[in-house]
Amino acid sequence: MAKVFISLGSNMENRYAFIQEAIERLRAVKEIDVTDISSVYETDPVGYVDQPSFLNLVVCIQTKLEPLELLSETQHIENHLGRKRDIKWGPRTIDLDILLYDQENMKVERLEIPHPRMWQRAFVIVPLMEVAPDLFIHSLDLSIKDVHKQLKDKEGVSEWKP
Ligand SMILES: Nc1ncnc2c1ncn2[C@@H]1O[C@H](COP(=O)(O)OP(=O)(O)OP(=O)(O)O)[C@@H](O)[C@H]1O
Ligand SMILES: Nc1nc2c(c(=O)[nH]1)N=C(CO)CN2
Repeated sequence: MAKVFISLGSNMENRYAFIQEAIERLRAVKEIDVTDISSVYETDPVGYVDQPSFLNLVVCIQTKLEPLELLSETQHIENHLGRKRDIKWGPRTIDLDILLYDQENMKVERLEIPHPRMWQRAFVIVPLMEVAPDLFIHSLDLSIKDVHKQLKDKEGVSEWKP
């Protein structure tokens, strides 16, 4: 079984409903066990800024699926939930990005793991820190909690409550 971290984001229509539905569809895949779900964060758009704010979170799963098989499942969920790709980095009903797959390093046309932009994105790092604290800095004077708070306050990331 592989341990995988997936980032989810939505900034169209009922964002929270799309996120809930995407998680339920992940759960419905028999080779996927959703083991941890971060808080949901309201985040300022990054990259393409002329769009509504996002809801972002990160989930941890255990899976027997190989990376490309998992990508097919996540893209299946995106398509089912009406994902359009009219504008690069533009508005989306739902987006699922595979961040980490065990200690896998791969780059093929359809898939690069670790996700190439994950470490630049507070909307990824802050929720990821919740579900994978051991991934982060091991020799900080600050506690992970302090780093987490600093990141949230600084990077247009605020905790969102349904
Ligand atoms: N780690 C990954 N997770 C998900 N898709 C990936 C990954 N690496 C490469 N891809 C490829 O990226 C393509 C574009 O994905 P998408 O349109 O969701 O990009 P995006 O989420 O808007 O932008 P970004 O990749 O910067 O988050 C997909 O068709 C997929 O094949
Ligand atoms: N806040 C935020 N900004 C983004 C996001 C996202 O999920 N959240 N996704 C992008 C492309 O994947 C580009 N910009």
